[in-house]
Amino acid sequence: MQPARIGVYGLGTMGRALALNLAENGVRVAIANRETDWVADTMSEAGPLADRLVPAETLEGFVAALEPARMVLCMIPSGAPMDDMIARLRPLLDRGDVLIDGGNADFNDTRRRAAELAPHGLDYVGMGVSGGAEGARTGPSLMVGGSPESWDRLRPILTDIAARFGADPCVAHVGSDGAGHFVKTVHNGIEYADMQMIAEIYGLLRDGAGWEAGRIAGLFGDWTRGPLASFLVETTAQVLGHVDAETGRPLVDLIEDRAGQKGTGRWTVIEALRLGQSASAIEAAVGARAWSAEIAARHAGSALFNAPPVASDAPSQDALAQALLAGRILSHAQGFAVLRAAAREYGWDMDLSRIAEIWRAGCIIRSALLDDLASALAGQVPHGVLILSPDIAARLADAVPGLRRVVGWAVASGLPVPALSAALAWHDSMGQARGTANLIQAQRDSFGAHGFRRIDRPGDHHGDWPRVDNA
Ligand SMILES: NC(=O)c1ccc[n+]([C@@H]2O[C@H](COP(=O)([O-])OP(=O)(O)OC[C@H]3O[C@@H](n4cnc5c(N)ncnc54)[C@H](OP(=O)(O)O)[C@@H]3O)[C@@H](O)[C@H]2O)c1
Ligand SMILES: O=C(O)[C@H](O)[C@@H](O)[C@H](O)[C@H](O)COP(=O)(O)O
Repeated sequence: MQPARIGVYGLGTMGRALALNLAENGVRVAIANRETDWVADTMSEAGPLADRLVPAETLEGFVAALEPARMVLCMIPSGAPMDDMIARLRPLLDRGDVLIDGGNADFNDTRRRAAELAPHGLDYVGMGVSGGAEGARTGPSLMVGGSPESWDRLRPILTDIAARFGADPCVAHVGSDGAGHFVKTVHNGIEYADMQMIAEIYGLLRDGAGWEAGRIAGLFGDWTRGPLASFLVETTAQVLGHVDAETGRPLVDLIEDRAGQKGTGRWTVIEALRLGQSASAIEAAVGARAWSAEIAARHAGSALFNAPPVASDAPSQDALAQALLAGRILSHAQGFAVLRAAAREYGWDMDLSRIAEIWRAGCIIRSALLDDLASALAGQVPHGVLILSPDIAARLADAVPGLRRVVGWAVASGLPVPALSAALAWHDSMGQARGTANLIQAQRDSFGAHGFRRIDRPGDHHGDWPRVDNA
């Protein structure tokens, strides 16, 4: 039998879709799965594409079906399952083979695995894949890590299957070892923030303005054209407009308000803090999902905490749109700041503008904004802070008054907007030439003799602070 150019192991939602996408693009693909029934299922779902699939019942058969040097793509859960998979695959692979993990993995694991496999001559590639099942089948956004040599081998195939923004394929080598998974993690962090801010605007309309889901769907539908155009706004309009066939009520009204999370948003925040960054809008979104899980406590709180009456001067639809746009710009900028810091820390040759470009199509956070961010990142970014780029600063100057208006009204009305307000606080902090950290330094020096710098003379200093009497 003719050998396969690449093997896909793991025929769940993503693996199956990617295997079929590869086959559709003329690539011969070996397929295998832990539960072997799924191999036959995939063959029958493939229809005419089945001619390009090489089904395997065993791992040995799967590896033997591949042309050397082999390329194996695993689409399985991250963590221990991937470590087990590597342990089983390693003895079957030869020097020069490339093993790709397309799952949402912790980049620290990817770096460790790449280092462990390198002495065996195996190239380990962490690849971020975004776009869900449909993206994987018709064109995902692909964020590829690993060595430049493995990228040379993977590039033609990945270019064929990736989403396209115009003629530009949404795939790039974003840096060595764990860079691909790091970029995917930050993509997901931004995804969390965007979803949370959308949910906050929904909450203001539902609880502040008393709008029904269908009416809110209409507004989000209007926003799918123009500066807020994006997959997530489109998805929001669709889900808000969906009616439950059994009850005739908007399905969204029947869904428990407890958000799931698999960890990528949390990883973004953890890595940001490790790098001395604060992705505060993303942190707020992760925190809001955690609070959403505390349903019993929130019920108790609702009986205890007296919410103020909703303030009368509700913001206009235009202000709400500006607020969402400003929040989106600020949370993306925080994500790019994390990427910039990580590239510096880990020595990755990371082209931030190219990353914005490959997020313009195929992935979950694709939006009209990303094209503008790509252009801004391609130019001079003052102090490495994206919101200081002239075009982005000008857009914020237009949109922030709306954000301020919306956050102010929400606060006065007792309606929570944790991500929008975190984004605004970051914006306002970055706009303060003289902040308040002088007082923090004074406090630190007074109780711990930590020292401070003065603005009127050089060197390290201590204050002659009065003692606090605790008696
Ligand atoms: N779903 C998305 O939108 C999406 C998007 C981007 C990335 N991802 C990532 O892609 C990966 C796969 O996700 P999915 O949505 O395709 O998941 P899925 O539909 O649940 O499929 C999981 C696959 O992994 C296999 N598997 C599970 N545990 C295994 C183990 N211990 N050893 C070997 N194989 C095992 C399953 O095989 P069995 O049939 O034998 O259980 C199945 O083929 C995950 O890392 C996920 O984070 C998902
Ligand atoms: O880029 C994507 O295709 C998505 O981000 C995808 O990776 C998935 O939908 C997330 O894993 C959801 O993450 P949570 O389950 O943590 O919300």
